[in-house]
Amino acid sequence: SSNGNVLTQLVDALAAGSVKVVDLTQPLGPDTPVLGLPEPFSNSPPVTFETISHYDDQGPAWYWRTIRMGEHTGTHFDAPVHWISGKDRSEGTVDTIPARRLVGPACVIDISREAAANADHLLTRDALLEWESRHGRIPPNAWVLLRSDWSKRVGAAEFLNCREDGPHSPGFDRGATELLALERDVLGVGVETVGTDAGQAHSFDPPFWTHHIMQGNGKFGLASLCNLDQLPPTGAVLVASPLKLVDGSGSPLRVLALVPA
Ligand SMILES: O=C(O)C(=O)c1ccccc1S
Ligand SMILES: [Mn+2]
Repeated sequence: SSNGNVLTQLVDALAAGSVKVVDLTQPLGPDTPVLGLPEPFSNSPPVTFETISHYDDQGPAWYWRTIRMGEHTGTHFDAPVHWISGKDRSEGTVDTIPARRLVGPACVIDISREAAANADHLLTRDALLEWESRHGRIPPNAWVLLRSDWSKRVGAAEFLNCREDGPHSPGFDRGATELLALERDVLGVGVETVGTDAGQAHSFDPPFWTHHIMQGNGKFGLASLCNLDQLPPTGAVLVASPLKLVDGSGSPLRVLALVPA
């Protein structure tokens, strides 16, 4: 092309501000809400930091810390092996996923009005087909991001939204999950809530059907995203690259979206 290759055009567009970088990542620290599974199941610990040195006797000119958290904490990536249905998938751990799969286009489905009216709202197959009638068919290897505005909830209690029968937060119904995994061959699904399944998914059949079907078909998940309201329905490109944890089921990560201004 006239001005170099597509990458030099991207660099020029970033410099000119005609392509923006939108950060889809929540701050990661002791205040990060953590999923609470009921007894007898184990849970992730809260995020803790331990100072190794801070320009002091332990290290006069440097500051560094030890971090402790679960692989599925805050804005994080679900690899196929995270769920038993994906346990034998090749390239199923975060350290074996091909780098090519860590960059991909994003489709954004807005259920923020529905989720505001009903915390247990589930995106249906029909709602997905209606979205496609307006924005075109979801392409293979796309991230499908569910905008619920749940990231705007402040504090763990409001974010996890637990009642006596467990958490109440939106997600995908089974038909939508099957359409995305089996008929659209998506890269994965991303959500603003603590996990890719709806809060009441423990009572679904199969339980946690979005994890079961997505990871079982070698797809990925992104949880606790934010700023999805800054993305267009189509046209953004996501960079979502988990830590290369050996045998990892997932990892906290920085999720960036390249967005046409
Ligand atoms: O992937 C997760 O972090 C997650 O949401 C999850 C983890 C373990 C069990 C149930 C769920 S629902
Ligand atoms: Mn997870």
